[in-house]
Amino acid sequence: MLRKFFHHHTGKADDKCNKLCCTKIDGFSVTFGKNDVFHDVNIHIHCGELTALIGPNGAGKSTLLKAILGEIDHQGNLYYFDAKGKHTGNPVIGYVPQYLNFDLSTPTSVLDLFRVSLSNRPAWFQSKAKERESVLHTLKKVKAEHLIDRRLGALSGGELQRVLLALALNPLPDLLLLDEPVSGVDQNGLEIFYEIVSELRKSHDLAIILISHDFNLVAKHADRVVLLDKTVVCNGVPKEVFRDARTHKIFGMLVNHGERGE
Ligand SMILES: Nc1ncnc2c1ncn2[C@@H]1O[C@H](COP(=O)(O)OP(=O)(O)OP(=O)(O)O)[C@@H](O)[C@H]1O
Repeated sequence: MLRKFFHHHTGKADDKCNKLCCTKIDGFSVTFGKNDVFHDVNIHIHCGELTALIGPNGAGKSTLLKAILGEIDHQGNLYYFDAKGKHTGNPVIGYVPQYLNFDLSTPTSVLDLFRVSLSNRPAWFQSKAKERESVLHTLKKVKAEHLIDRRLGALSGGELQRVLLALALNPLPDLLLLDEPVSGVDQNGLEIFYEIVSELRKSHDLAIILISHDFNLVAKHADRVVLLDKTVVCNGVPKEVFRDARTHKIFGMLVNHGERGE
């Protein structure tokens, strides 16, 4: 079957990605039994760009991230093109889930969490002091060095999210998938999270997909917005998507330059 890919920058049919590196989500579909969650999803994700994924409840946003991760059965392919535009196989993917279930009374600290997650890496055979230094270095990227000895259960929702983000940066991924927490993080925590993510995109030239529910923060920080509802309904820069009649129809209210009028 011949399928045309539409590059979301130019709208032109385009098989390659024109920026330095790119992940192509190609013809993704997921069904659960008879439930068609989404079909024929085609998106190009470029490095150095923050792509916000929006859509109504149950639109399949989290499911799409899990399909990209290869955690659930799906149709379609994932292609990664390196800086030279060559197909280099699967991208290294970092993932921050919407929430983490754990026993709040656990004595596990942030440092312990890093130790457990990274212990199977050969490069991790190093002195305790060096290990601590490496973890601090990663935590610094998310402004969380001060949390290194904190118990996981004593972290606020926003702090935990930043620690998980730091874990997802180790090793530095080609594609970073973030599922914005819908509860447990206050507005201030959410703003800090977006600022850090936005900064990381520039400093590490990261390709990021962020599931977002806060349209103001999307309008402020995202480079691209993809509106998902059974398939990709709308794809463009934030202003375009928030002005689009299809966006207004789906959310059934005023969405103006990122103002969510629910
Ligand atoms: N494991 C599963 N088995 C069956 N159905 C599922 C499963 N996971 C998700 N679904 C269904 O798939 C649809 C999409 O769910 P998903 O969580 O991806 O939506 P979402 O866009 O992330 O929603 P929200 O914004 O509410 O988090 C929903 O109808 C959901 O009930």
